[in-house]
Amino acid sequence: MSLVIGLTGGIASGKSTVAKMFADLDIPVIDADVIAREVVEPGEASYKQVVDVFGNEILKEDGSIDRPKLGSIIFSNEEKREQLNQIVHPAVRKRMLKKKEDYLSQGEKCVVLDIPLLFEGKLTFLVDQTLVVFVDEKTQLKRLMERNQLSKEEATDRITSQMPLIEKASLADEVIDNNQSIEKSKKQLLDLLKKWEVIE
Ligand SMILES: CC(C)(COP(=O)(O)OP(=O)(O)OC[C@H]1O[C@@H](n2cnc3c(N)ncnc32)[C@H](O)[C@@H]1O)[C@@H](O)C(=O)NCCC(=O)NCCS
Ligand SMILES: Nc1ncnc2c1ncn2[C@@H]1O[C@H](COP(=O)(O)OP(=O)(O)OP(=O)(O)O)[C@@H](O)[C@H]1O
Repeated sequence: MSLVIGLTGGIASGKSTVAKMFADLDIPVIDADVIAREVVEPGEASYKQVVDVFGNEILKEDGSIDRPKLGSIIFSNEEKREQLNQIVHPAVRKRMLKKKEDYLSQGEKCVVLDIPLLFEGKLTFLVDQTLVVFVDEKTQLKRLMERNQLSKEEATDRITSQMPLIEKASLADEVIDNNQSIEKSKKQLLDLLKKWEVIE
């Protein structure tokens, strides 16, 4: 029996922090953000489509995509965001599915898919259990502004471009409350893994 866990949350809610805890336990993690970066590297099919839609002005001198620039366009404009999603998401989905199958066929008993837009992208069919990393709105805004050096307005744009975190928590099979210390979140994760019989 294998278990595929869909790890999600809001922007800066602590997904990567929890993903690292899984990795430290030698449980493989497939990160949608990393794959979303790979599929728009120069030479990839999605790269050309993104440039066709958004123009050369989103490129850096070396021809690669200027991510902060593209971010400033899509996080403040729903229509543009939808256009980018329609190009990038199918490519990400395909590559994640392949990686998941690879791990399972290598005999891994537990695999984590770290997908920020698991619910928005209707991707729950890829996983057996959904796990949301939750923080309250105030903590989310503070951590996002600090980590990405964003103004309150920029950070709010990014937060509101996703489904409200409280709604994700209500849809999830399990929730980790990451408002407190990292140690406390780790304890919640270990308890869950025991419940799922992934560890003893
Ligand atoms: C706009 C881009 C270029 C900005 O790149 P940047 O390196 O600054 O940010 P990064 O990719 O690390 O994303 C940071 C976080 O933003 C959030 N986010 C990213 N894209 C989106 C989106 N389309 N809608 C809502 N939230 C998003 C996620 O929580 C993600 O973890 C990039 O996020 C992107 O290509 N987005 C489209 C693909 C996508 O949806 N990725 C998310 C997972 S598949
Ligand atoms: N329990 C915690 N206490 C204090 N700081 C924390 C805690 N958990 C995470 N952080 C910090 O908050 C920020 C966001 O965490 P993290 O990068 O794990 O979020 P994320 O959900 O992966 O974000 P994104 O969606 O943008 O990829 C980071 O700077 C991280 O170090």
